[in-house]
Amino acid sequence: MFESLQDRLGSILSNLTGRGALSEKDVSAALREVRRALIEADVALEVVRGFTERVREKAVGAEVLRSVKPGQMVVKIVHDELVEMLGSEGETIDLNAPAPVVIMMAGLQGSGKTTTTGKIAKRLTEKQGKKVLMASLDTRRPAAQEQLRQLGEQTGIATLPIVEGQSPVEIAERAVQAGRLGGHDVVILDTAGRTHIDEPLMVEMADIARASNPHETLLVADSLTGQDAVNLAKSFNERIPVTGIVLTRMDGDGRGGAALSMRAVTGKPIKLIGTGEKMDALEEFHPKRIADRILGMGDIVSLVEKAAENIDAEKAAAMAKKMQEGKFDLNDLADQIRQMQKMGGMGGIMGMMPGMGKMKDQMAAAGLDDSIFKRQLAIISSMTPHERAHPEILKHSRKKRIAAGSGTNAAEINKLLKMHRQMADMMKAMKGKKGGGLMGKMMGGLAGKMGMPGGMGGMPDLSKMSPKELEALRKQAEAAGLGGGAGMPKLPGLGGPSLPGLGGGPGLPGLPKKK
Ligand SMILES: Nc1nc2c(ncn2[C@@H]2O[C@H](COP(=O)(O)OP(=O)(O)OP(=O)(O)O)[C@@H](O)[C@H]2O)c(=O)[nH]1
Repeated sequence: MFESLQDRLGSILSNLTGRGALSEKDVSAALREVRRALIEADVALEVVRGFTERVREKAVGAEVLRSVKPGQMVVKIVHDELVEMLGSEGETIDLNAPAPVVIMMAGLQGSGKTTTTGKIAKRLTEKQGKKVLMASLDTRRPAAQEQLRQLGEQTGIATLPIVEGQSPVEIAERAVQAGRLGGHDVVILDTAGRTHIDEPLMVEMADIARASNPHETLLVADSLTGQDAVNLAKSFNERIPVTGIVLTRMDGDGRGGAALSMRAVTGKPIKLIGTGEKMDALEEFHPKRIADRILGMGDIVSLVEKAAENIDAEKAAAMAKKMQEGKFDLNDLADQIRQMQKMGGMGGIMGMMPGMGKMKDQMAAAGLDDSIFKRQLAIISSMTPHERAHPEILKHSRKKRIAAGSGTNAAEINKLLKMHRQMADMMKAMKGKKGGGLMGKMMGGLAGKMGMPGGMGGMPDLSKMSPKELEALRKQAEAAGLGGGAGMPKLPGLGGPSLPGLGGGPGLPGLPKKK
């Protein structure tokens, strides 16, 4: 799988990495090739389009890290987008429900449903010590139930005794009951396949799902069928609550399009992949590993990651200097917010601070989550470079345009601008003051201790702050839209001033020096 894509992408991108400076034209030309390669690999057109667009956006806007060639940046961006497209790491069968947990298998005839049923049962038995019962609901093909019975014998896993004349729904109900009485942890229902999707099949699936209430409904799709597999998954997903996808025959020489588009088109995770006919040829799906394999440029990716870490540290120093000069525009604010996101958002940062766990819960309860950062970044990136550098020119009509561009509203934009103004004012006030009073304290090097790239400005020690300082911090948090919300206690000094600065790196604006 992926061999041809691997070759194509490899040569397109290594052409790029070989060069010195990289123009937008170079990037566009390379992306045209990437696009062609993905289409040839049978990746869904809509997915290809979105993919290359996102890569272009990031590549053109990316600041090239020193010590890294522009082309290497592009490799890293393509890699990250591939991972994103493939889905999140660690998706696997979820058994977190009262026993017996029902897993319903669905898919076309010959997709590998029965084989996969056996593989999953064996895996859950051997790796997780589960007691599993398998049942075939295929009443159309006489040999189907017998096939599963034999598979059970071969693997030593229990199968539901065959009773002639029962309907699929009756078998499903009997299986769940037998699972309960027999003390099974898991019951796997292998439903009947068809050569194609038709209405009776969908009705049958829905009926079985209603009768057995599956915790997982896994769609088995043959990865060799490429886009057909993806379309199939889409149709199934519209009718029955699919929770995950198993792609079989990943050991074959397919072009990989199904694997690459499945997540993006269906929104459902690929939970497992079949990699052979043998009963243990079943693997978890690791997006990062697959992306590494497709690109085959792991060394460049890690090189860029390293460089990005260094640059974070440099940025921190540059930001500190800017602050000391009293300069702080919306680009700087965006940097702050990104830094904050990198550190795991509010949750990540508060989790690191002793005693903040509770506040994290309270914030979650008040509906304050990291989406605020995404919206703030969307606002800033909908501005022109000139607007970012000179936010004071933002009047009604510009705000209207930005709101439309970022999917936000004028009130949110005003809030962001107010927050920025307060931060900038504070920096101006600090100008010239050596050490920056409180800021000096805040900038203490927690970064090193935590191994955070880019210097997470040390958090202020709340217990040593005067009431005035605490009040100032609280106001900042409020201005950032993070204080005083429903159910939010007026907690002193929610971390750094203005949440994007919450411990957020160098740009912690600091507070006026205590008199
Ligand atoms: N190479 C390879 N072969 C597979 C894989 N999964 C299943 N097969 C083979 O595909 C064939 C069909 O598999 P089945 O499990 O019988 O398919 P099914 O979907 O249950 O088919 P019906 O019972 O007819 O609906 C068998 O020969 C399997 O050995 C896989 O991941 N790789």
